[in-house]
Amino acid sequence: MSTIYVLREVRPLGGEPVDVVLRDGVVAEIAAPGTAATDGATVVEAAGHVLLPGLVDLHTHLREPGREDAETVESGTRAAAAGGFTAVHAMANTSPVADTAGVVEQVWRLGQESGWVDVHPVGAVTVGLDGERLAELGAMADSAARVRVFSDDGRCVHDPVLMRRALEYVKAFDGVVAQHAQEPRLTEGAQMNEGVVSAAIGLTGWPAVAEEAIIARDVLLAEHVGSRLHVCHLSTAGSVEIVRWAKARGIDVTAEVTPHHLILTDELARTYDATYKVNPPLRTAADVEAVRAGLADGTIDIVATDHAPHAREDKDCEWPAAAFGMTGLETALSVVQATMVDSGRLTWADVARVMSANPARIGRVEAQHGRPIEVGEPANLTLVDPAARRTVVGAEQVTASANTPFAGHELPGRVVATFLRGRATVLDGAPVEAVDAR
Ligand SMILES: NC(=O)N[C@@H](CC(=O)O)C(=O)O
Ligand SMILES: [Zn+2]
Ligand SMILES: [Zn+2]
Repeated sequence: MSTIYVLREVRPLGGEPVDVVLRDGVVAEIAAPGTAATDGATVVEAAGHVLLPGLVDLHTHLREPGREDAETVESGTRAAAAGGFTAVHAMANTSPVADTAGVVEQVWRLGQESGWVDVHPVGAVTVGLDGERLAELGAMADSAARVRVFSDDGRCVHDPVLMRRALEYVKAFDGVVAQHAQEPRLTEGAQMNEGVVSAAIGLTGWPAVAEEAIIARDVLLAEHVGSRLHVCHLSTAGSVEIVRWAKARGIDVTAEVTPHHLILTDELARTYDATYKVNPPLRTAADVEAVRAGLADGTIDIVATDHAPHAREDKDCEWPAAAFGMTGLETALSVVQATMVDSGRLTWADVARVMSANPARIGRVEAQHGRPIEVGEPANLTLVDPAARRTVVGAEQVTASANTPFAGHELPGRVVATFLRGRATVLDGAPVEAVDAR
C-alpha cells in the first residue's frame, strides 16, 4: 500500500494555506488548513512552504552511456529530485550519441529503473552529431521513449539545408528542434564571451553575433517551414530582441535561459577558474539584465538548467584545456528565487509556469507534468521553503560531479520534498534512499 501524505498548511503556488492530501498517486483532497484527516498518513508540517508542480528540466546532460565517471542516469536523476524536479529531458550528446531508437530506449529504460524522476530522452538531429546526415528521427519518435525533442546540443545544426529538413521532418510527429545556436566559424577556438574582459585577459572571444545570427536564421526557417523551434540557453540581449520580434510576428518559437546566465557574468573569467567556462559563455551585466527582463515579460518561456557535469580532470586544468559546462540541477530553483522572485519580477505562480508547465508543454509531457494543483491530478509536486537560506557546498551536492559555480554562495530557498506520482523522492531536504521505484 502506498503512503498517504498530508501536506499541512501549505501554500500552493504561494497562495493561501490549505491542506493537500496525496493518495494513490494523485492529489486526493484539498481541504481548509488544519482540517484534513491524518489517520494512517504521514504528516508534513508545511506552514509557510510553497507547493509547486514538480519541476521539469528541458535540458539536462546525464552522461550515460559513455561518461559514467561524470554522471549516471541514477546519480543525475537523484540530483534532479533533490533540486525539485520530477521530469528531465536527457540530452543526446552521450557516447554513443542518442541518434537511434536503440540508444534512446536504453536511456529511457535506465530512467525507469532509477525511479527518481521521469527521464525523457532527447534524440540527436544528425547522425553522431556530425551535422551531415539526419538521424532516424521518426524511429526515435515511434520508439518506447516517444521522443519529441531533437537536438544536436553541444553542437549547432549549422547547415541551413539540414536545419530546414529537420524542422520539416519533426512536424509529422509534433516534435521540436532544440537548437544550440553557435555559428561555428565565428567561434573557432573561442574560450569565453568576446568583450572587454576577453581582451583584458587574453582569451579568445565568442561574440554575441555568433549566437544571434543562428537564432535569426532559425526563426526565419521555422516561419518558412511552419514548424516549431526551441532555442537552447539563450544568453545575449540581442537574442532576446530577436525572439521578441519573432514572437510578435507569430513565429512558433520558444526559448530557454539557464540559471547561470541569470546571475553570473564574464567578469568571473578573470579568476581563470575553469568552473566558469561554459557554452554559451557567461556574458555581460547588460546581457544578464536583458535575459531577466525577457524571462519576466514572457519572451523567454522557460528556465532550463543545462546541467553539464564533468569529471574532475576535465575541469581542474588550465582554462583553454578545460571542458565547457557547469552543474545546475540542485541550485536552479534557488537561483531563480534569488534573481526573479525575491526581486519581485516573478511570482511563485510564474515560477510554476517557467520551470514546470511551459517546459512540460514544449517537451510534450504535459499529460503528466506541469499540471495545475487540483484534485485528481498526478501528484508530481515540489515543496519549497522560501525562507530557508543555505551555503552551497560542492562536496554535499548529490550530482557525481563537482563543477558547480555556486560553491560558497549563500542562496535562498530549499527543496523540502519532491513527490513523483505521490511517492516521496525527497523528504526533509534529502533524497529518500531505497526508493521503491514505480
Ligand atoms: N553547456 C556546456 O557548456 N556544455 C554542454 C554542451 C552544451 O550544452 O552545449 C556539455 O555537454 O557539457
Ligand atoms: Zn548547448
Ligand atoms: Zn547542453
